Amino acid sequence: MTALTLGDYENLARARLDRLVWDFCAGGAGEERTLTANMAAFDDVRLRPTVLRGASDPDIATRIFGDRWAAPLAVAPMAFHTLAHPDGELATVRAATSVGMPVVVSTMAGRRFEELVSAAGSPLWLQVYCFRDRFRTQRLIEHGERAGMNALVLTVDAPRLGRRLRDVRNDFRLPPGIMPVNLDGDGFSSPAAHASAELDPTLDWSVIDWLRSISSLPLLVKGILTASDAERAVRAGVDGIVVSNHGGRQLDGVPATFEVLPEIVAAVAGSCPVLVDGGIRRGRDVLACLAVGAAAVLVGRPVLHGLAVGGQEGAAHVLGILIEELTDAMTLTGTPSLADIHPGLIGH
Ligand SMILES: Cc1cc2nc3c(=O)[nH]c(=O)nc-3n(C[C@H](O)[C@H](O)[C@H](O)COP(=O)(O)O)c2cc1C
Ligand SMILES: CCCCCCC(=O)C(=O)O
Repeated sequence: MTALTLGDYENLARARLDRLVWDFCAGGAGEERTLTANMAAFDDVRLRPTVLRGASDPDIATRIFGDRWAAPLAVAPMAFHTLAHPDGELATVRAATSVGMPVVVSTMAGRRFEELVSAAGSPLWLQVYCFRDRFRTQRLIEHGERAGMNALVLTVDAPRLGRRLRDVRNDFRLPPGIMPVNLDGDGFSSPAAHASAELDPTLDWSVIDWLRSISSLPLLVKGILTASDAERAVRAGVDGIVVSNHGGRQLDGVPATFEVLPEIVAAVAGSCPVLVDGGIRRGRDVLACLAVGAAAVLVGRPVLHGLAVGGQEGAAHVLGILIEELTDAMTLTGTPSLADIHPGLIGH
């Protein structure tokens, strides 16, 4: 079968990956209501095209923190791309570079920061998990900064890992050789045990000042779901916000990200870029997020599907499909540039 959509890639990847690895990547917390809701929110969107607008060749390039992105799209931080393909994040970074897209590299990446930065032609941001041991976190950030990462993305929705029932039932352990190679001295094979032993469950807003004291990189917070937290983040002086429910993997029952995106964009009122992730599987989903005010979107699991199916080439094809579908949706809604995207494109 020739894969034409991200859904095709998902089906192919499911057939290739070990079932326990598949469950770890695909699964969500609890009954997976939020996981399902993320995608359902986009299914309910109806676009309202305008005609005769001469939008045959839409300009989809954008700038974030002064860097040019070929499209308002980046790869979301995900642990252990090496679960999907032995080249792991190296293949992802090469794939993203081939289409001019940034990658947010997880604290739990399976390949070294240095090799990722040398392979990258687009920005790389470092996702940060804050550990109970602050010096460990500091070493991670200094390592990322030294290697050449361009921004920090602090994940704020994971004082502990969500209750992922598939992994509990499977007693999921990382296969031999899969490890967070940028962290010193780690002997864990269970992500859940690792998280409960090491993530700082007492984290509060003072962490922003602490991060500012150790790094001058732009700082985003990932995992915001309410207007009041978005306002709090702006007051704390962050450079960007990622509206995220961790792909439905943390607290089941929280809203779909697309549902809360408008209220967060309104609360932030242009103070900093608002990005969003969760359930984005088509170019028109990207368009919908931009229409309600997102500066860009992050794509998670589909990248792992591309890797599982065809390594670097598969991941590049997945990202290329999204770009092509976004361009197509813009042409067909009569939207010649990103600046022409507006909330009126969405109907109910
Ligand atoms: C296998 C997997 C690993 C993930 N690891 C991380 C991580 O290390 N740090 C993080 O902030 N988010 C992590 N996430 C959450 C993603 O960054 C993102 O929020 C989510 O996957 C977006 O939803 P989508 O997969 O529906 O696109 C992970 C998600 C998956 C599926
Ligand atoms: C401290 C170990 C956490 C690894 C889990 C990665 C992750 O965020 C996920 O959603 O899975």
